Amino acid sequence: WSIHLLSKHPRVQQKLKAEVTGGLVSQDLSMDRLDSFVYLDCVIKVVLRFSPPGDVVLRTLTVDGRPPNSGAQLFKGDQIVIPIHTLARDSQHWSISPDLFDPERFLGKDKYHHPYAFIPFDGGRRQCIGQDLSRFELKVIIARLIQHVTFGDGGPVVNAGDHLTRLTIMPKYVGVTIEFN
Ligand code: HEM
Repeated sequence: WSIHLLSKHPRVQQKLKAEVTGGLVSQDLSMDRLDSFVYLDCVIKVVLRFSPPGDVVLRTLTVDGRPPNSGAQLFKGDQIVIPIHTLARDSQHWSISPDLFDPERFLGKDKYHHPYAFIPFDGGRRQCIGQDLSRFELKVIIARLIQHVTFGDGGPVVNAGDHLTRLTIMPKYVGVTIEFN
């Protein structure tokens, strides 16, 4: 998803490249240097907001209850769908249009977004146990890739995006050009 979305947003990719190369000859990826990649953190967030690999999670109620301010009565045994993707794209939870792929939102107007508007790893007790590892892996992999290559949009047909629903939500059509630099 990162490769597809960066190929569609060259401004973001160039800004990210400037951060991860930093005009330095050294391509060192020490922990300190990785920590300094604030824009990359925002890019990872916007990719996970746009295309969360898990689009919904389910919960089964263990007691009857009424969600606050909803008027709905729920019963023990009911299954609840938590719509991760829909929450991340619902304009009532975001200051800037949620359809914009803009990493900067996480440093600016949407820095203090509603905590449950953006839950790619779910929330609460059963949230993803691998989330720190995943964020770290994404950071290393994307930084390394963008230090060395530029992804270009392969065109509206081969790089159409769309998605396949499997165990996770996968990109369907990804076709990019790769320029080594
Ligand atoms: C981008 C990568 C990942 C995403 C988006 C993701 C997302 C999620 C989500 C949404 C859940 C909650 C499922 C639920 O509430 O029913 C979950 C649970 C879980 N994830 Fe991940 N995950 C990722 C990577 C990983 C990795 C790398 C590991 C292991 C190293 C991992 C291990 C787990 C485990 C064990 C649970 C179950 C936790 C529990 O039920 O207590 N995940 N993940």
